[in-house]
Amino acid sequence: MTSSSGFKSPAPVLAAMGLHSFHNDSPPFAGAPTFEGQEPDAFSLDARVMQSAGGAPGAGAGAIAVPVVPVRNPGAVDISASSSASSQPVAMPIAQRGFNPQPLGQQLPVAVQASGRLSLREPSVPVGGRPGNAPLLEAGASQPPTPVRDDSPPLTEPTSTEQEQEVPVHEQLRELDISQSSLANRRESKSSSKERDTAFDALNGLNDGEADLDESAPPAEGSTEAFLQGVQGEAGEYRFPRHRLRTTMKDESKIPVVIVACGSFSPPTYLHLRMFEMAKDEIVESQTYEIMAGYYSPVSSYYKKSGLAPALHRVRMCELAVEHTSTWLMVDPWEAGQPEYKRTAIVLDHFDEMLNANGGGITMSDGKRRRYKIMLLAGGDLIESFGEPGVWSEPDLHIILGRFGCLIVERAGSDVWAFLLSHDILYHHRRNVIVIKQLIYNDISSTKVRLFVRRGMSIKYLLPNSVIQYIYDHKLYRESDFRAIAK
Ligand SMILES: Nc1ncnc2c1ncn2[C@@H]1O[C@H](COP(=O)(O)OP(=O)(O)OP(=O)(O)O)[C@@H](O)[C@H]1O
Ligand SMILES: O=C(O)c1ccc[n+]([C@@H]2O[C@H](COP(=O)([O-])O)[C@@H](O)[C@H]2O)c1
Repeated sequence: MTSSSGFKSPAPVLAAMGLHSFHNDSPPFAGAPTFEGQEPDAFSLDARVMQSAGGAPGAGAGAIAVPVVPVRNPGAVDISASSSASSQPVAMPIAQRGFNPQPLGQQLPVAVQASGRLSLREPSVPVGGRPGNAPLLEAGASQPPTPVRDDSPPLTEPTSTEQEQEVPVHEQLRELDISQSSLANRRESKSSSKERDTAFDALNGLNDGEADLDESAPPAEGSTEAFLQGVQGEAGEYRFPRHRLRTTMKDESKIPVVIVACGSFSPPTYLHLRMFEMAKDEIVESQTYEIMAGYYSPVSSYYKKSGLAPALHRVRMCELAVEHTSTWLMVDPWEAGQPEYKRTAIVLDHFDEMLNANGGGITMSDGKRRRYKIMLLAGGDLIESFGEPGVWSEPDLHIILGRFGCLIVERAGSDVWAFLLSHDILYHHRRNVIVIKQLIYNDISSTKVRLFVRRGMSIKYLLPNSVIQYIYDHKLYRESDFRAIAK
């Protein structure tokens, strides 16, 4: 089957497997309670708004709203148990997320699609989940400055009534349109037309069975290394990677989407690469969105998670992972290069600025401009941490899920569907959330890869050879995670 975009849809295969029946014709999930109480009037990246909205739990009077650098446990193999002995800030264990799927009775798993509909699904794997998380109190963590943009949409949320209504695609497209007047202000922007005018089509051949090798893809310009090393002058200037970003659409009736994965990627594995491919299949299948690019945004070294290699190495490993394996994935070093931890809402706002404000969005065939929709790609475990007290701020969750959007890759051992029903904010924004079923479970764990390296075991076929080589060349992960973070 070939879609109007020219892509061959995987639908027949999936249908033959008895999956994806939920896409088009399942009944809307209506009438359920939506967000109740505590919903701030406006959602902002500004710490002061968060404070007025309640701030992060545990923030004392006069404290900045989100003083916690949230770090979750690294996974099943906990090799950071002795971190309380570290000279670093002490990891304060927080209660395991209180959600227990059992009370949901029959546990009717629900699929959330771009159409905004939920439908019953075959039961997913039993809930196990990862151990509770342990945010580290970062004494000196300062609040990132509020990004100032002249053209960004106001950081306000639609009313609950608006949220409940299904937003037709054409309405969403209108929201994405960038006004001509604001564009005029941008003509002098840094982004040159040369940057946006590339003959290379990153997604050509996607979903038609062709290998997605990047032999023909343009290499990244400039050196992220110099930026991350803080080299002064032009050499060390930050450049947003655009070399694989599509700037025109194949099917303008769709919503152009850029996928952003935030995480540690210490190291990046085939699981992290597969996440994007799973998301791509789901998006192509939905017929609502068109993928314009995918980005890794490795977290900075200020995210005090055990096992975190220095940011420079993690960025380079992500670059190596995509360099010869993908035509549409890139690595943005901005977050990794920041002098302090940046919350995910701030990181997504940075992408919005690069793509839609400075970048000017996408040029349509009639000459108008349209915004890229930015969606966060995350695993089920990360999403379930939304429910862990003190890890995410509520206003941030409204920004991430409401203003942007989320693609959630189901994870073996976690029940995303049930969590979505249980979490008020997630449920409130469910129309902006796409849950992706893993048709082939992949649970490659970075924590275990690090452990294998330390134990001298093979990590081949768990991550690209280029990344393996890099790990050995730079003698990464030879020490226990605890000792590495203590340095
Ligand atoms: N098995 C998995 N299934 C689905 N998503 C996953 C899986 N493992 C990791 N992810 C997702 O990959 C993204 C990046 O993960 P990150 O590198 O921060 O942690 P991790 O892969 O769990 O590594 P670590 O073992 O170091 O904690 C997150 O969104 C996370 O939820
Ligand atoms: O923005 C937040 O408040 C926030 C809270 C918890 C985690 N995150 C992000 O989630 C990503 C993965 O976290 P982790 O602990 O699963 O490696 C990483 O990019 C963090 O910056 C972000």
